[in-house]
Amino acid sequence: MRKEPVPVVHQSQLLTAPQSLFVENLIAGYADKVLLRDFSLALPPTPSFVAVLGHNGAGKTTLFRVLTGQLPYQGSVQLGGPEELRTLSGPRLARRLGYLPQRGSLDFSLSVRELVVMGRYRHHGLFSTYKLADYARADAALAQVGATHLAKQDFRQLSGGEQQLVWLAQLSLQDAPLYLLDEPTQQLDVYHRRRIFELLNTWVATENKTILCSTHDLDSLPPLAGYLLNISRPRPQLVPISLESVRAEREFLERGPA
Ligand SMILES: Nc1ncnc2c1ncn2[C@@H]1O[C@H](COP(=O)(O)OP(=O)(O)OP(=O)(O)O)[C@@H](O)[C@H]1O
Repeated sequence: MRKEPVPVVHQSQLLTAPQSLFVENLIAGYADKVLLRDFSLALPPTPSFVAVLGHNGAGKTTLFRVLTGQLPYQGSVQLGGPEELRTLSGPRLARRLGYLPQRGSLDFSLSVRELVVMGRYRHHGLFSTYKLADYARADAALAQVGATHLAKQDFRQLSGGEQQLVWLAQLSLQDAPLYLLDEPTQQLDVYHRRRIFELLNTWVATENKTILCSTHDLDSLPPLAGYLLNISRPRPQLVPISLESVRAEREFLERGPA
């Protein structure tokens, strides 16, 4: 059984680690509901995959909304550098972080290929003219997620699962060191779920990404390298992924919310 050491991270390592995330005593939530209380997390400065687990409503999306600068917070968050997250915005934040929200939609007609190439917007602006090299990357990204055959179709006419693959392809073009994905396999069949988790592991191993991925799909996790982070636990901690640790978190979640 593969075992990874639980990471020991020193805050000083953040100065040189674009994939790092350091959260200390975070308090966040909504007017009538504090969801994250005294939440702390230190990601290793090396590229890593982290599966974020928790009951419905535990606060996984809320955590991602904090980390993407959409929700105010108390405490300290440093992401890919020593500056406090609340001082970063716009392009400075986008350079450090790519985000795939749970549900993406599109209000206008656009081909899949055009939508994917927009992942390069940080380099060109959203509706600028993209270059051949950008389209080559879009085609490669579609091939990576197994969606080449969808390239010319109108995005809005795809199934939910097909749309999910396309958003993943677009995300991969953003070139950020840290990606947050909110239940990316939610609508996928068993084949595509496994394939996407393998792809995320590949992004970590070969493209030096750190990936935080919220999921309820515990069955897909054991073959992966990385960590579990169960935010339903009173003190969420990184636990190396293994058959045993996935089983333990499943048993904990099966007992229901506290
Ligand atoms: N804008 C908001 N105002 C008030 N409450 C909110 C708001 N957005 C979310 N909530 C509540 O916060 C709680 C946590 O929501 P969140 O989406 O973070 O949960 P989650 O862990 O991602 O759940 P799931 O597994 O169901 O996706 C939920 O009870 C939700 O109703």
